[in-house]
Amino acid sequence: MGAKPTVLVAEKLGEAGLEVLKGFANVDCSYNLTQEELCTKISLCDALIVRSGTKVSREVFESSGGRLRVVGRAGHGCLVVNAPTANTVAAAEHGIALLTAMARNIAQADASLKAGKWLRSKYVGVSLVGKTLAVMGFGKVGSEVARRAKGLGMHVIAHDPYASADRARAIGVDLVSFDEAISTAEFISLHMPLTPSTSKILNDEAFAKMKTGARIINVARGGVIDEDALVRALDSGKVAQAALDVFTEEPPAPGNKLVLHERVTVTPHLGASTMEAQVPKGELSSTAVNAPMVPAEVLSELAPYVILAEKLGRLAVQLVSYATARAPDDLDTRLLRAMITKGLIEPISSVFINLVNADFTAKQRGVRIAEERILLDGSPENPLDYIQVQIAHVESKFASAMSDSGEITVEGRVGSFQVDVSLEGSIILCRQVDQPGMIGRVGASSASRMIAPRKHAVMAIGVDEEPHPEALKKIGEIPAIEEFCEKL
Ligand SMILES: NC(=O)c1ccc[n+]([C@@H]2O[C@H](COP(=O)([O-])OP(=O)(O)OC[C@H]3O[C@@H](n4cnc5c(N)ncnc54)[C@H](O)[C@@H]3O)[C@@H](O)[C@H]2O)c1
Ligand SMILES: O=C(O)[C@H](O)COP(=O)(O)O
Repeated sequence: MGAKPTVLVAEKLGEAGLEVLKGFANVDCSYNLTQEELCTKISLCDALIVRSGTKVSREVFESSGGRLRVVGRAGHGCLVVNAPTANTVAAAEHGIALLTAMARNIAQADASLKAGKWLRSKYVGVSLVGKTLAVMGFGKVGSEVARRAKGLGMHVIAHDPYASADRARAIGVDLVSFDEAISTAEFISLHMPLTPSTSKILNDEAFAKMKTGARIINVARGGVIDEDALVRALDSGKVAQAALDVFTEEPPAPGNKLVLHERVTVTPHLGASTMEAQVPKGELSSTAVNAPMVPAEVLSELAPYVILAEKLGRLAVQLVSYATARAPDDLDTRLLRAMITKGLIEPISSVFINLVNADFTAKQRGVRIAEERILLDGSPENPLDYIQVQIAHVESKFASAMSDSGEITVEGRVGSFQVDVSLEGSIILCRQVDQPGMIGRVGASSASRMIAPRKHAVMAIGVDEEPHPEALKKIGEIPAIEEFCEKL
């Protein structure tokens, strides 16, 4: 990079973070750029730092003309500063602040007193002690909220299909089903990522299952709530109050009914906004910048296996076997292990996995990946013949794929290979009654074009883009489809 690199800081960072950058780079702090302005500026920058408000689209990368080397996402694992937990406590504390403020009408009472009123009986609150809090999403933020709520004397339950019961038990929290969580809690706090399966997870149907007078807290992502349904639930009295830090559209449009609602407490996405969460911390950067990097020649040799490793990881892994004719010291598998972790964790989490933070994140989530080599005879010219991953004791989205002992084994090769399904693009797996016309019916339900359909009792369809949730719902509704798995 010649002399000093130029770093574009596109969203507000703490002063201490900026000082660190200024020590070695020309720092351009330009906030609130339009996509067009960002695309123009980016061609003059070596690095870009963003927070949640900036989308670094394909267009931005293309406009960089090859100069951009690093994109740093403050608050997540990234190559500049690896701070995967830096805003966890800040977000958890904000969740608790919203919970307590909502229960005691702090924001409303404050506004009314400032307007010259003294309304002691209007703002009678509700107590927290002994009440049940359902933590929806028991990840980094959710578990910290649970810990703090227990300190307030609340009974805490959690719903998270991917969390370990042991980790929950250690905090004194019971993991329960979605329905049990939302139907038994007086307070429901959302802490899951926004994914196709969590989008609008609190909808009319979910609100109907809640106790009358339930209270909702959201410091996760606005899109996990169907906001129109929440307005209806508030107006009907089903939901007594809500406290929201995040919105489907940010900033919300003027006149947004939730923002203006008397029984809703709102903050403008302040979850991560504490002084402490913005300050770079020495102990965390050691997990990042000092992490061993994979040399360029290893990267290029393993490139074809990288996508395969990620796809295989999406099935969750306990044992990875690399079948190779190479000697152990001639095959560096760290990149592949990182991609398997990425495939495993990213679809269910808000964490962005890369080579730097993969092992750290896997360990943090209690995922242990054992590796072994299957030594093959033959030419060591190709680094790998195949990769096999094996998982045990899990609930599979696609139970037909499991052996009697509850294990799933998947194997993949790169190049001209014999596999039942090519792990490229998105794949829909369906177990069906074997009858004519099924591929057509499933195809008609999918908005994407099909590539290389196969017809078996188990059908795998490669589609050229991630299937739309509506399309998947329609597939699930076809009577002959007994079971299907949305994606690999
Ligand atoms: N308001 C803010 O400023 C702020 C700050 C930090 C994080 N966040 C948001 O908070 C959320 C949680 O962040 P985190 O760092 O704890 O992420 P995390 O990845 O550590 O935890 C998310 C958890 O949600 C679980 N999950 C996935 N799908 C689920 C489902 N369908 N039902 C229930 N649980 C499900 C995952 O298994 C995981 O344990 C994310 O949406 C993140 O973007 C907001
Ligand atoms: O995604 C996140 O880390 C949080 O929502 C915080 O976003 P911010 O860094 O834009 O405040």
